[in-house]
Amino acid sequence: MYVMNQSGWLEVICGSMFSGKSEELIRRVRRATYANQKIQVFKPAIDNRYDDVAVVSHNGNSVRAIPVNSSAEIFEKIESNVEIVGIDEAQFFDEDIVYVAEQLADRGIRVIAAGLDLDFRGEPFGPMPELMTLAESVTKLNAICPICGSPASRTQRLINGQPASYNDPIILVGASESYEPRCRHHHEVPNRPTSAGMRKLLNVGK
Ligand SMILES: Nc1ncnc2c1ncn2[C@@H]1O[C@H](COP(=O)(O)OP(=O)(O)O)[C@@H](O)[C@H]1O
Ligand SMILES: Cc1cn([C@H]2C[C@H](O)[C@@H](COP(=O)(O)O)O2)c(=O)[nH]c1=O
Ligand SMILES: [Zn+2]
Repeated sequence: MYVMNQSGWLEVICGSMFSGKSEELIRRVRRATYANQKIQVFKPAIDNRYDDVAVVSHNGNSVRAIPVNSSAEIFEKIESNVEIVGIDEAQFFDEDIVYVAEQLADRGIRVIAAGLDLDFRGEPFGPMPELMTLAESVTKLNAICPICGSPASRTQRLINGQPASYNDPIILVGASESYEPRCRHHHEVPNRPTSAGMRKLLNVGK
């Protein structure tokens, strides 16, 4: 019989906004509470949309969370004998979140990090690519595109109902007043610069 004798690994839950990342994080954390496991959940303090001290999903489920201002603060606040560490909105953390997640997993903790894989431009968001690469398990979720009903892998930022420009700042905390999920075909990013690779493909000058 195969026996798991090593605990400690990294699970990443990623996808667009409204794809169910927070719901899935809450589900995994709740299941662990039934097993009487010791859990701590962290979130970046800047994400105070629904609650300062809870991870709250868009449909109202919640679990208590400790707000922190940096990855290092997670380290400082880890209690003894913790078995599971949840991290929501992982895209907002500084690059040290990768080291923190790895260290915790190496010490035998099950780390569950949820975050946006792509920003509103449709480009990799902060430390998420590295977390996804190092993780033992990656769950990629889709929402539903409200334009066509297809799986939505992207997040559309809307300013006064219009697609936000590529030149907008990356960070803008918000919910349905500023964002909706979209499939790749209905995701619009005005003023996106043409990449060198695309210029080569199209055989056009710089
Ligand atoms: N277009 C949509 N597609 C899917 N779910 C949506 C959509 N709009 C709103 N929702 C709601 O969002 C919930 C997921 O919320 P949440 O877990 O907070 O997502 P995330 O953390 O990925 O932003 C869904 O269960 C559903 O109730
Ligand atoms: C796409 C995008 C999102 N944000 C912000 C908006 C929300 O505050 C969070 C994502 O929350 P969710 O749990 O995934 O619904 O991120 C941002 O700052 N920049 C972006 O490009
Ligand atoms: Zn669509």
